Formats: sequence, C-alpha cells, structure tokens
Amino acid sequence: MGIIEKMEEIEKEMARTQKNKATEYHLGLLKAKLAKYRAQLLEPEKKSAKGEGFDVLKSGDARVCMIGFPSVGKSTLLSKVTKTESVVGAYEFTTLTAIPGVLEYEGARIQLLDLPGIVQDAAKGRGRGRQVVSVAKTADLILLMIDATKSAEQKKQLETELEAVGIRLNSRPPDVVFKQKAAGGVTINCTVKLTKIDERTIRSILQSYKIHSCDIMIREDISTDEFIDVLLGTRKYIPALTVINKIDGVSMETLDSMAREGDGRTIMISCEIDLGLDWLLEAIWQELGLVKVYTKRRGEIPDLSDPICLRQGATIETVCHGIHRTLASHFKYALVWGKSSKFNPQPQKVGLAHLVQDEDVVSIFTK
Ligand SMILES: Nc1nc2c(ncn2[C@@H]2O[C@H](COP(=O)(O)OP(=O)(O)OP(=O)(O)O)[C@@H](O)[C@H]2O)c(=O)[nH]1
Ligand SMILES: [K+]
Ligand SMILES: [Mg+2]
Repeated sequence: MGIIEKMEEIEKEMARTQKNKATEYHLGLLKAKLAKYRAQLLEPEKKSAKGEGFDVLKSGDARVCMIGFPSVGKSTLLSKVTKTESVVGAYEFTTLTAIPGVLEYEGARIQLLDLPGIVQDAAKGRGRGRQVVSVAKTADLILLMIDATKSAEQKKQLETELEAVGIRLNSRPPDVVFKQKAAGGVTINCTVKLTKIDERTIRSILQSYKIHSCDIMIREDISTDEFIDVLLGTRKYIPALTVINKIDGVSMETLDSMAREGDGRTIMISCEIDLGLDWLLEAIWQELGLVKVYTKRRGEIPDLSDPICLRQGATIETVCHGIHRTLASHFKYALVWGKSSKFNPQPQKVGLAHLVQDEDVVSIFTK
C-alpha cells in the first residue's frame, strides 16, 4: 500500500470513529499516525523527480506567492503590476512554471511569483500541485487568488491544499515550549486548563514518535493537531490575503454579498477594468510590514531617493548588511534620527542591536 492509500485508510477510520471523550485518545493516535505519513510525503523527492525549474531565486525585500485554481487571472495580475509579462490564456494551465516579477512600491522591491494553477488534491501530488504548494512555503505573504465568477468554495479548497503541505495561514505558532532531552523522562507543565487534549493523549503521541524524554511547557489550550504541529516543528506560519479577481463579471448583488462575507483580509479587484489594484498593492505593503530606512553620510543630507527596505524587527546590523556585506565587521557606532531615537527629533548614538523603525535616518560610523 502506498502512503496515500495508507493515509486514506486512516482518514476513513477517523471518519468512522465517533468523536467523544472515550475515543479522544484513539483519535489522537490516528492523527499522529496521519501526520507522520504526511511528513513522509513531504520529504524531498528522489533525484528522478527534480529539475522542473521551480527553484526561483529569492530576490528583493520580500516574496509574495499567488496561489489559485487555473485561469483565475494570476498571470494577468503579474503582467499588470510588474514589468514582467507572463503569458495569459483563456485556457487552463497556461502557466507551467514559476514566473517572478518585481513589484516596486514605496521604495520596496517585492518579488511577486506567478505560479501554475493548482488542482484539487494538489498537495497529494496531483498535477504540479505539490511543487506549487511547496513554493508557497517560501513566501512571506500568500495571495489566495479567487475567480469571482466561479465556485464560492475556492478559498476553502486552497486553504486545505496549503494546510496539507504544512502551511498554517494567518495564525501564529501555538504557545508551547518543547525541549527534547537525552534522559529523564517526560515532564509536562501546563499554565492553562486543557480542554481539547489530555495528558494521556500527549504521552501516547510522544510514544508513537519514540520520544521518551522531554520537557513540555503548555501555555495555551491547544488541540491535538496543534500539539503534533509543535512536535514535528515543520509548520510554516504565513500570512495570507484573499484576492477576488474578475469582479467585472458578477452582478451587484453577488458583489455585495461577497463583500459582506469577506473579512478584513479580502480585496476585490478586476484586472480587466483596472479596479482595486491600488488597494491591493497598499494591502500587500501593509501586510509585509516593511520598514524603510534612509542612510546619511556625515555632513550631508539624507538620501531620500534610495531607502533600504527591511523586515519588521530589523536592527542596525541588518541595515549594515543592506549597505555592504562587510560593513558590520568595521562598525563602531551609529546615529539614528526618527521614531526609534530616544531623543527624537535629536539623534541617538546606538549599537548593532538597536531596532530601527519605519522612516528612520541612519548614519554608520566605522573603525
Ligand atoms: N473578465 C475578466 N477576465 C479576466 C480578468 N483577469 C483575467 N481575465 C481573463 O481570465 C483568463 C485567464 O487569465 P490568466 O491570467 O491566464 O489566468 P491564470 O490564473 O494565470 O491561469 P493559469 O496559468 O492557466 O493557471 C484570461 O482569458 C484573462 O483575460 C478580469 O479581471 N476580468
Ligand atoms: K489561463
Ligand atoms: Mg497563468
């Protein structure tokens, strides 16, 4: 039996098993088994299957991936908002590989990746799906691309495919500290009452992964799935925006109800009639939370034309790397003007670990 069949067997058994207090333990074990197979499925493939040209080099300040079913308008969007032309076609599977473009916005260079359309069960290896959803794992932000004129199920289906390769959308890692040890047995500490998983289930899941000694600190009412996520440590937590394209093709009523169903993370656009594209770019920028820093040479005015874009949490050291590879090793101190300066509007003298903020001006002094 192949892995997929084994997984289907387990899924069937889980579906057959009634959910209650008495079966919780059994279900937990089945879930652990399933997660193990899933992890096997995601291991890099043997030589024979590689070389499809999906390894696009990451470039720019962040990477945004478009994921959607065929012909929802991914390539059209890439061609609209970047200088890259990706072939657009009225037929499915026009795009067969990953096409990178560069979004230039507010001084940032954001890589936007156009990808082949995926099909249902993509994550299980249908079509190029697994390759596509695996690329999504490298994204700083995922755009769930939806065709307004087609099934309302698209979003749910895309989420399912991404979940299956270990991507958790718009959520943060569970608040659990897990430390494996060489000896000493299993210690479990909880700071909250657990209502979705019990200690016996936790212990048996650990056993099924052959983990006999570890310290676990649980600070959140986690589910069995979340506990397995922590153990495997392979989950990726990535923010996503839902982009509904082709709104030129639906009635006012449909548009209205879609707007009502959508959350704050839904953007409606039409590439065809150029609607909503500005909002989309603004939302991408906001979501990535990039920080713009200007550099200034001693005695000169800051160079406002060429900011350095950094991820949130960037420090003076990151700024140094952004200027030159070896700058940090000659670093003496820096002066910062702006929000991150304690003495704003006066500058503050800081070291490499200082956190910068958006629109700071930085001068680096070297030894
Ligand atoms: N009405 C309408 N049609 C659009 C819009 N955007 C794209 N299209 C059309 O939708 C079709 C598919 O567009 P593509 O950009 O090739 O779609 P894709 O998602 O890249 O498709 P695959 O690469 O095959 O997965 C083309 O005929 C486009 O002209 C839109 O906003 N409105
Ligand atoms: K197409
Ligand atoms: Mg395409």
